[in-house]
Amino acid sequence: MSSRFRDAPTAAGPGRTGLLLVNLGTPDAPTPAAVRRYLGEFLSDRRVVELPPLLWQLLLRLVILPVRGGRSAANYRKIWLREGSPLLVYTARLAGELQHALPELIVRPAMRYGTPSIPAVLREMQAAGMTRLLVLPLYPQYSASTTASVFDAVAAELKTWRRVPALRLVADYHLDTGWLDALEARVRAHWDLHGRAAHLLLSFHGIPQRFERAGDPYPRQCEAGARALAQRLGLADADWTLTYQSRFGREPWLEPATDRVLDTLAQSGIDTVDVICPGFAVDCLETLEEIAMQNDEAFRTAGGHALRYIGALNESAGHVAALAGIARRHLQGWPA
Ligand SMILES: C=CC1=C(C)c2cc3[nH]c(cc4nc(cc5[nH]c(cc1n2)c(C)c5CCC(=O)O)C(CCC(=O)O)=C4C)c(C)c3C=C
Ligand SMILES: [Fe+2]
Ligand SMILES: [Fe+2]
Repeated sequence: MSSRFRDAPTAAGPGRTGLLLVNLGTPDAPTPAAVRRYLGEFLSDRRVVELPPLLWQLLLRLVILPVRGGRSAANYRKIWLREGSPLLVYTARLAGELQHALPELIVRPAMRYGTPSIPAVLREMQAAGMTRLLVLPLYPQYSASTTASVFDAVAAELKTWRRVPALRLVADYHLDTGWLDALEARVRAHWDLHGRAAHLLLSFHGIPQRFERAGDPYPRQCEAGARALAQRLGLADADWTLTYQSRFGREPWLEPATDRVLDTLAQSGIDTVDVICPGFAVDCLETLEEIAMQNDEAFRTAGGHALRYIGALNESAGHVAALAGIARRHLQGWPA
């Protein structure tokens, strides 16, 4: 009789510990068809869009994907690397560096939407002898739309296994000392090279205000992390602003919006702004295109002189050290 559960490899000994780094996901190519495929999967996740599913699917398939596919593909083409989409390329490099830092673990990158998928990567880790699993979503701040969605996908795959691994999840790391050290060093290195701009913007991806009212801790975690970073940098309240970017759809999202604050700053005579996006572990469409291209152009059109985007932590040594520290702490009590 065939089993409804995935066979466990017959391994002797205690098995190995896996570290799964999960990021959002990205299209496989900067083409309208690949973008529609990716956005179709992403925006069908009910953790991301909490609307009546039938109505939403009609709107998504008939209006949003046809319109957005081409426009978004053109934006991806502006930032595409020889090796692929920045989000995937930098996440894979980061996982490679973490594997060097933590040679005793099986470290793998996966994407919540698109490829390499969470099920495919988990199966490969199982084949390599994994019996304990630490899931590290690359989202410093917890949101149901990101962190919980990673949990859903991991749980859905493990539900089909005969022998499930011992399991832990890093729910957030928004006040982790090592992570704040890495961000602080990133800003200071930028200042050493370019001098300080008149203002520092800390721009985070937004979510609908409805999610916050329902108890999502995301905005509080963004605020606490931003304040901790500003304090470490010795900034007065008037010298920095927390904003939210990447608004989608018509309902109200978290405020203040990055583009509107940039407009106000330009009009009030602030000519240079440094922008850092601490919620994005690696650079992607939302930082490289939306901030460093679109918002830069809008800022200069509104009278500003220069928007200087401070790149994400990506595969930097400080980022690797921070994530290795977070992993080690969460692995305590498991066999080395
Ligand atoms: C529809 C609602 C959306 C919610 C809620 C949302 C939350 C959210 N997203 C990120 C991180 C990323 N989002 C990215 C792109 C992106 N996000 C949405 C929508 C929601 N995000 C859309 C429609 C898009 C695509 C934009 C486009 O095609 O123009 C990305 C970049 C992906 C890439 O390939 O580079 C990231 C990363 C977080 C952290 C978050 C909640 C806190
Ligand atoms: Fe998003
Ligand atoms: Fe965007």
